[in-house]
Amino acid sequence: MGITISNISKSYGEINALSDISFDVKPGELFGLIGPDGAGKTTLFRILTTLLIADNGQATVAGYDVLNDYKSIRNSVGYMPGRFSLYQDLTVEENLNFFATIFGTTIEENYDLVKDIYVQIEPFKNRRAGKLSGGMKQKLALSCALIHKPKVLFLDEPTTGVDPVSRKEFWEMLKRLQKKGITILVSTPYMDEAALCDRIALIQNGNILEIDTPNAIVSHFPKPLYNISAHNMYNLIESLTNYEHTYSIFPFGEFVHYTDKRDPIDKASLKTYLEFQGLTDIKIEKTQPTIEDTFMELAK
Ligand SMILES: Nc1ncnc2c1ncn2[C@@H]1O[C@H](COP(=O)(O)OP(=O)(O)OP(=O)(O)O)[C@@H](O)[C@H]1O
Repeated sequence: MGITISNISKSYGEINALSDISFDVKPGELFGLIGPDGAGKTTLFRILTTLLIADNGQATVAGYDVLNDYKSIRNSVGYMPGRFSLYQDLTVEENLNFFATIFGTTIEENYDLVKDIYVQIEPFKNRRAGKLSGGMKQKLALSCALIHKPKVLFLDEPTTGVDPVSRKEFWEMLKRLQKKGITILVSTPYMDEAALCDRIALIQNGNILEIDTPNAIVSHFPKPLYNISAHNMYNLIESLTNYEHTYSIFPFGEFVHYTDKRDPIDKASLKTYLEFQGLTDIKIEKTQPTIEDTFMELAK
C-alpha cells in the first residue's frame, strides 16, 4: 500500500514545476519530501491525491492508478494541504463531523485512530476553527485527514508556522501513526525534520537531487566540513568569500560552515588570513555535515 511515481512531469506554461520525477514510497514508510518554496512539492501532492493531472508519467497510490482509479484513491488517502483547509466558521467538533460525514463514517467509528491527537483539542471543541492557535489548527487538520482511516497520508508542510514544541509533538504523532501501518508522505522546508524520516527525497526546481536515508545522504557530503566563528559574523563571511582557497561557505547559526579547496586544509594559514582581515576570537573546528549542508552542496 505504498506509492509509485514514474517519470512524472508537470508544467504551468513556461514553468517546469516537475521534471521527470521517479521514486517509490514503500508500504508503511515515513517518507519526507524536502525542498524550498517553489520546489514542486505541492504540485506532486496534488497529482498524487488526484486533484491535478500530470502532463506525463504514471503514479499509483495504495495500488490504485491516479488517473483510472481516482475515486478509489480519494477514499483511501488522507490529505492535509499546506494552507489551512478547514472551515473557519465551523467549530472544532463540527469540522471533524463534517469530514467524517463526507466519507460516510462517524467520529465514534474511527475515534481510536484520532484519539491521541483529538484529546488535545477536545477541550476547545466548541471553539471556531478560525480562532485556534497554529498548533491546534494543525492537530484539527490532521484529525480531519485521518477520520476516514486512510491507508496513505499526505501532509504538505504540516509544521510551517507552528511553534517548536508543537512541531516536536506533531512528529511524535506521525511516528505513532506509522506504527499503525499508515504510509506517510510528508513535505517540509525544515531540514531538521528530514532526519526524522525513514527516507527522504531532496527536491529543487522540480528535480530530485537525491533519495536515500538521512544518514546515507549526510555521509555523501564530499569534503571535510569546518565550523568557523569570529567576533564579527558579517566580516567573517565577507573575508571567507574573498579567500582564494574557499570551496564553499554557508552561514549556520553562530558559525560559518566552511569547506576548503585544499586537501588537507591549512588551518594555520586560514587563521592568519582571517586575523589579517581584522578578525579576532577566531575558532576553526571540524564538524559533522547536516542534511542542510548536503542540500546546499547538491543544489549548487
Ligand atoms: N497554478 C499555477 N500556475 C502557475 N505556476 C504555478 C502554479 N502552481 C505552482 N506554480 C509554480 O510551480 C512551481 C512549483 O510550485 P509548488 O507550489 O508545487 O512548489 P512547493 O515546493 O510546494 O512550494 P510552496 O511551498 O511555495 O508551495 C513554482 O515555481 C510555482 O510558482
